[in-house]
Amino acid sequence: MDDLLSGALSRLDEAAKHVEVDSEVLEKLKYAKETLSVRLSVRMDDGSRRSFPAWRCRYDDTRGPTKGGIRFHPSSNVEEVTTLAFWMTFKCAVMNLPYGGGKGAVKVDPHSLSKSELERLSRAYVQAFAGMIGPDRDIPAPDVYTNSMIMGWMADEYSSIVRQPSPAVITGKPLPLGGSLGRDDATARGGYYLIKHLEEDLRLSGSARRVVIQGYGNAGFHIARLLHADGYRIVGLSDSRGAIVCEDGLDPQAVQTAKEHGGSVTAYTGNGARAVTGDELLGTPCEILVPAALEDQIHKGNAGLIKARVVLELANGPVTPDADRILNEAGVIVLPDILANAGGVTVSYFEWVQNRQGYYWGLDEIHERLRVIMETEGRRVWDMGTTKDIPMRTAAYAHALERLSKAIAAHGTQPFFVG
Ligand SMILES: NC(=O)c1ccc[n+]([C@@H]2O[C@H](COP(=O)([O-])OP(=O)(O)OC[C@H]3O[C@@H](n4cnc5c(N)ncnc54)[C@H](O)[C@@H]3O)[C@@H](O)[C@H]2O)c1
Repeated sequence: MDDLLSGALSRLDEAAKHVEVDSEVLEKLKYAKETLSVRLSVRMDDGSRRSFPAWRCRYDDTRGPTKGGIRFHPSSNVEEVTTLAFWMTFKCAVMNLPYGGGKGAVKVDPHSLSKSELERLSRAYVQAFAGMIGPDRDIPAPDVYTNSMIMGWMADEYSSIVRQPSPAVITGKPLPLGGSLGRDDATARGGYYLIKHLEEDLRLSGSARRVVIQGYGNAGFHIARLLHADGYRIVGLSDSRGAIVCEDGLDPQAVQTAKEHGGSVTAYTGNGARAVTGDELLGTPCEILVPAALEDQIHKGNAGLIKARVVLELANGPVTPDADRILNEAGVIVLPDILANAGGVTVSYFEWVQNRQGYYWGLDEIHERLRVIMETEGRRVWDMGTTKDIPMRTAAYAHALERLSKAIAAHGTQPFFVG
């Protein structure tokens, strides 16, 4: 996992070559501001007690309160939490959200817990970190294996501790507890608005609009649905159990229904769809490839197979630095995670704003606000990438770094004090 953090920091160094940035700024961004490690002691249903390692990292708060999810996963560790918090710092800066970056985790297999054990664990997390989180300090959200129900318990626990309703402490809550409309498909919708806005630049017109999607969960299903409704042809899909291709195009809802009944996308056999391996899926000719599964899925062993013109990273960290180089050399345009999947954190930001103002927006208003932000920041990254002739990932980091740098400099760096 040290590799994960050094990989993330190498992207910072690369971006720094393309913008004017004080060395003090880079030094500051290389280290997390604050990380707390605890053990959560939780009573199990059988009366025994178990303890679970847990962390919360506030990586950088120069631009505002830190923001980032909490994951419950058996392989979570402090390096992973730190790296994810670093990514959140840059993602919020790319989107110009008034936030820094944070992240949290519990090392646990949540599927091994009963619902009431899960609730006690979630409440124990908030008890341990209540001094660190807060609506103006650090605002968690769901991540891998945490969901709106867990966010509801956490918001409730925090409100009991501070003795007043405090919905803005956490986003991704259920609607009746102050959640926002539009959060369900926000990540995919943000990616969709980005593609639509850049359609001409990416030469995605006419009949050349084939799409392959790796991972068919929340992000994968919704991007399939949105692109299909817009006339794109979904020619390949996969999940953890297998992959299917269909040159004539797949109907996302029909595949979803087959998956619900058969447990995998491979249960869908309509319209001439056939099962293929994961490598065959990646090698399927298409205009857009959407990684929407897990990190590190596209690596130096399979990046050379890709025949897409554009990669839309809805997953976090799906392309390793080695694979990035292979794709760049092949002329594949990678729209990077910190921009392409930032629709999720952007609608989380809308949830926080609505909680604080106590006035809630309709769905159309949320979609419109999301579209404007995706287009504005997508255009800035695109222009920087094309003007400086650098990969879009480097451009996105450079764009974020410029914003972070100005904010850090506004607090005073050495030139200010000696000049
Ligand atoms: N949901 C969000 O709002 C959001 C926001 C930002 C980033 N992301 C990122 O998007 C990715 C997917 O998130 P999600 O919420 O859709 O998760 P999810 O759990 O709903 O779906 C993940 C999907 O990936 C599939 N999968 C797992 N391993 C695979 C493999 N090796 N090959 C092919 N498919 C595989 C699973 O079967 C599942 O269909 C993650 O990287 C997540 O961090 C999600």
